Amino acid sequence: MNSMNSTNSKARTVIEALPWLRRFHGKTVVIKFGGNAMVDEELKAAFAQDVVSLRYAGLRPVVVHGGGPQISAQLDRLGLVSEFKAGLRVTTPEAMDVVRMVLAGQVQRELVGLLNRHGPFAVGMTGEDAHTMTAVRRMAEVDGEPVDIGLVGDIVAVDPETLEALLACGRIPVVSPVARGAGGEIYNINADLAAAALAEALSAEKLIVLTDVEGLYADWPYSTDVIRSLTVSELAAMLPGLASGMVPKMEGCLRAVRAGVGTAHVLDGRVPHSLLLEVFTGEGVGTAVVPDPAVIPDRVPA
Ligand SMILES: Nc1ncnc2c1ncn2[C@@H]1O[C@H](COP(=O)(O)OP(=O)(O)O)[C@@H](O)[C@H]1O
Ligand SMILES: CC(=O)N[C@@H](CCC(=O)OP(=O)(O)O)C(=O)O
Repeated sequence: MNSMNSTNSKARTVIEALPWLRRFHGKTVVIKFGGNAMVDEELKAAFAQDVVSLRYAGLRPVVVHGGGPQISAQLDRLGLVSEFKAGLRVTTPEAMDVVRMVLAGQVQRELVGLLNRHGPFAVGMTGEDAHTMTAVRRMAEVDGEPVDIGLVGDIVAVDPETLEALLACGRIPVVSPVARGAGGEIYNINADLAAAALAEALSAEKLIVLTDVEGLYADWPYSTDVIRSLTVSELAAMLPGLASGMVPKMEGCLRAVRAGVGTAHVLDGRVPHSLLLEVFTGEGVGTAVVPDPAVIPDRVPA
């Protein structure tokens, strides 16, 4: 490509982003960064660049991070077993100490450090802080039966005041998925569900979930045909047939869009800059969960 063509193509990239920049300016986007997508150093650095780029472009990003693989590795080092039911970790009081230590003390700190290489933006917190997330104990549903999984919580209330204050002064909140019970007890929250609850409470424009697959596969594990877009009703019908980590992820997307979040997206966190592609192009990477037809907003902004 000669240099004139290359200049034109760079200019086109910026111009194509213009309607999206206009549409999303000032809007809140909650981004869940998954444990499995965050084990590669280059991908983590690219993610931090993308989030800070969103902030500079005038959006209000909020990051909720996972850390399942990191928690499992630490439990393993301590000789404790990791067991999951319906995609949720069985959490004993002993495991809860490790969960909190790894999430708030290790994973969150690292992410805050990566983001802050680009400016004084990221502030780490957990859902416990300033009573931001309040939870009650939840059961897992296995074969239609409730199963005890220990100190795992379901978020019943979100106080968005602290997050709003951080956003208002230009910060990027980085939230660990740990919540407080009404009596002060501490719960382990699946990060997808924590992100969905925050997206709802902040009336976010988008919930974006980065993971380690291309999106929602129609017939996993038999095929890897990605569903590009589905409505909340279509998703609700699919939910009982989903397995493992996709269960809380899609439950979160469903809850968020039903509660008024514009759209929810499951993206491949292994593709560098998939976050920027989703927000600033019409390419529709990954799987989009949209409201039922009567209330679908225009895909292309005016
Ligand atoms: N229908 C499906 N489509 C895609 N992935 C699925 C599906 N059902 C189950 N999975 C599994 O869910 C995993 C993603 O969940 P999880 O491992 O919890 O991700 P994360 O660590 O990003 O939260 C995929 O790697 C895949 O193994
Ligand atoms: C209750 C529950 O399962 N909590 C999760 C919290 C971290 C998480 O969700 O991490 P990923 O997004 O990387 O899976 C756990 O203990 O692994």
